[in-house]
Amino acid sequence: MTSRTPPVVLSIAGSDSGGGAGIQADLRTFAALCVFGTTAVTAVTAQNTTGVRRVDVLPPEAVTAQVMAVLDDLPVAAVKTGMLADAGTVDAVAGMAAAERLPNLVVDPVMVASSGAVLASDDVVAAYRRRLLHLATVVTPNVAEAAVLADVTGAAAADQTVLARILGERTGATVVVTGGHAGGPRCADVVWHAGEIQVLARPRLATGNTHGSGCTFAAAVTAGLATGAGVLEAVQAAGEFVHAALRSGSSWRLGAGPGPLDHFGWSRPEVGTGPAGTEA
Ligand SMILES: Nc1ncnc2c1ncn2[C@@H]1O[C@H](COP(=O)(O)OP(=O)(O)OP(=O)(O)O)[C@@H](O)[C@H]1O
Ligand SMILES: Cc1ncc(COP(=O)(O)O)c(N)n1
Repeated sequence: MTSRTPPVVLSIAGSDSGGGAGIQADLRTFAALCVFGTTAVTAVTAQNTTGVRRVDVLPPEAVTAQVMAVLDDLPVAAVKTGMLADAGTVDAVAGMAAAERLPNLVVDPVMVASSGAVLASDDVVAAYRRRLLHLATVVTPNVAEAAVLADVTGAAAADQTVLARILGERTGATVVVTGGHAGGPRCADVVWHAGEIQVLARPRLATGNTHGSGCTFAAAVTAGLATGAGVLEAVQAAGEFVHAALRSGSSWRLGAGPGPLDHFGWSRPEVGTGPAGTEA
């Protein structure tokens, strides 16, 4: 009998007690895409779909210890960062990346939750700019995060192409400025890759259940890189995955606020064999 060992990925991110975003969304995405997820928790949030009630940040040494425990034992093929809640944590991650311990690094610079809660302070932004972004393979800010990182205001702050170009030229990383929060009938993710801009546009889905869409997108890019996809191929496939999970979760009801995505297609009637639940 032959056995198949899955690629291993590592998420360095915060815990969302409500299960929709952060480490929990990452692990669900990894499982759905058949890669083995490991974790280093940076912060514990008391959070649900309506908001963030409390954040307890772990010391950078605790984050480093978790990462090293994983790296010393498991063949990690790609790494994702999510919520890095203080500058010391960004520095610690950047140090490991500079030492070439974090292959295929995807940086999702989480700064504000979709509920509006601020998840990163000014010194974290400065640390991302100075220490981390140029060490990433892919950076996946939404429009607001990209404007903060690029330090632009006015019309440019809403222009995904301008933002992607600024960040791409400054960092050399592939930059995907995601467009979930922009208006219009199409939802465009703008990609800067090796000096070229590409626009990946899909129909905008009418769904309130978007909690964790950014985490899911970045985790799916990470899974793609771990399975050997090229950067643009991984970005394209991640866009398709998050679109399907958003579409599938558009009608289920989990929580009073923006609900999570349906990573496994559980809510689609044609899946048939999904877990028991209540009719929406
Ligand atoms: N209503 C929607 N319809 C189609 N695609 C969407 C929609 N909302 C988000 N997306 C897609 O989800 C992915 C994440 O984008 P988004 O800009 O929402 O990230 P984010 O703001 O970091 O996420 P979050 O809201 O979880 O913080 C992108 O690929 C984006 O195109
Ligand atoms: C621990 C943690 N990490 C990331 C997010 C961002 O995700 P979203 O904007 O979808 O809430 C979050 N809310 N919580």
